[in-house]
Amino acid sequence: MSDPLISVDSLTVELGGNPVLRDLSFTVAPGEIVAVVGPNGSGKSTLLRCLAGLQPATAGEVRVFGEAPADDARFWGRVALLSDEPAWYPGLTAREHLELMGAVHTAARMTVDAALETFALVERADAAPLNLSTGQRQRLALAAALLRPSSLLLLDEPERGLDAQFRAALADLLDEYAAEGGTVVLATHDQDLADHGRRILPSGIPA
Ligand SMILES: Nc1ncnc2c1ncn2[C@@H]1O[C@H](COP(=O)(O)OP(=O)(O)OP(=O)(O)O)[C@@H](O)[C@H]1O
Repeated sequence: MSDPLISVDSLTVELGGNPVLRDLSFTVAPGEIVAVVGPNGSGKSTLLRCLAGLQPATAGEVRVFGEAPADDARFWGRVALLSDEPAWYPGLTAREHLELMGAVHTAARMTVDAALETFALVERADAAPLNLSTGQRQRLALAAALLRPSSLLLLDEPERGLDAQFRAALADLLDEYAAEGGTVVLATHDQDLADHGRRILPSGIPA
């Protein structure tokens, strides 16, 4: 069996003096889709932030690609994160945001035109993100995350604002990403999306 891509060992995180994650242990194999599920406030976003190296552990250890996640170019060269709404660049259109992503990252996973098509943004490509609908903006954020090359995708509630049709399309996109060897960890309240992965609770136990 291959080494785990993610390994979390006895992770405890306290925020404001309260334990949010307690003694959490689990591993994720390369090519797996893992859905972190659970009620509001159960610690899903906190866990994703730990995997992204954005939230330090109070105790225990997180390893991604065999190392502690580091906020550096090497780590972010392999990891794509979608969490809160990104900061959009004033004056740039939806298409230009994707072009920027394509220009920064060599070996993009898809062309800008393909991304606009896949994320149903062709007709709004020349609009500024803030003039898009909530769901269209979420599709743009997803397009940017999936256009850049990565081998680990961390998605916090990617379903936010998406209609039922696009939620189903997103599930297929995640399956394709995993079929290419990519690994996905998503926090979600969407039952169908969660069904596309192995479900765990923020306590680490299967859901
Ligand atoms: N900076 C903070 N200081 C103190 N407590 C915090 C902080 N950030 C989050 N919390 C608390 O930590 C707990 C876990 O929050 P988290 O955002 O990880 O939950 P979640 O499962 O992602 O919730 P949701 O489904 O609502 O997105 C919550 O009780 C929240 O109020």
